[in-house]
Amino acid sequence: MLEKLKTSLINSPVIKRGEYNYFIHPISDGVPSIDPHMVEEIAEYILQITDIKKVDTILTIEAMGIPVANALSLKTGIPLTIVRKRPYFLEGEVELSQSTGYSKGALYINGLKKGDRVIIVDDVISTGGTLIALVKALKTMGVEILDVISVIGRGNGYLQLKELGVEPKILVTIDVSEKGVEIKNVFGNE
Ligand SMILES: O=P(O)(O)OC[C@H]1O[C@H](OP(=O)(O)OP(=O)(O)O)[C@H](O)[C@@H]1O
Ligand code: HPA
Repeated sequence: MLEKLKTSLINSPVIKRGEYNYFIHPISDGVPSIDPHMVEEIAEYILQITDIKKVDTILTIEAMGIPVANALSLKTGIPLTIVRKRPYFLEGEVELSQSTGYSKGALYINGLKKGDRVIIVDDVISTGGTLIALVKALKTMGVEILDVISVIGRGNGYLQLKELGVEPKILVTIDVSEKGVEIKNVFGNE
């Protein structure tokens, strides 16, 4: 189960971004190159754990949610909506603030309206800053969130999402230290 993802995670280098131990992996960074078979493995797994038929659009966040979310879109024919890091000044655009363990910035939602049913797919949840801000904005917009899926999880950020009534599905949970990456859990194996 998710063998390519697990093996590559264990072999990920870790660097410092300020105080933050940052792992580098194809799915979360596009570095080194992304193995399409690994993306396929992840997309297949996600399709087993979510009810995709009810979804109007697959929602992801620039940049590194895109490879997996796009694979799901291609497999299902369901449109892809990308939350961008730059504004387009279109009517209905919603701005939110993103904060991660190593960066702060703005995100912009376009193309969604009240009543739309989405699943959110992202590459990593860590502090939860990104997904919490996104979930709050979508709730204010009246967008229905059917599932939140993160390929990789680290830290406790997901607990704050739970407080918002959202139970994220985290495919592989890891610990990251200066020594490297350790696998803690695989979704479905709890
Ligand atoms: O739980 P958090 O602490 O918020 O971290 C998770 C976020 O960090 C990364 O995004 P980043 O802004 O680095 O962008 P990228 O996808 O362009 O690399 C990742 O893609 C998540 O969106
Ligand atoms: O350590 C990380 N590596 C890659 N992407 C990330 N997004 C949040 N934390 C990380």
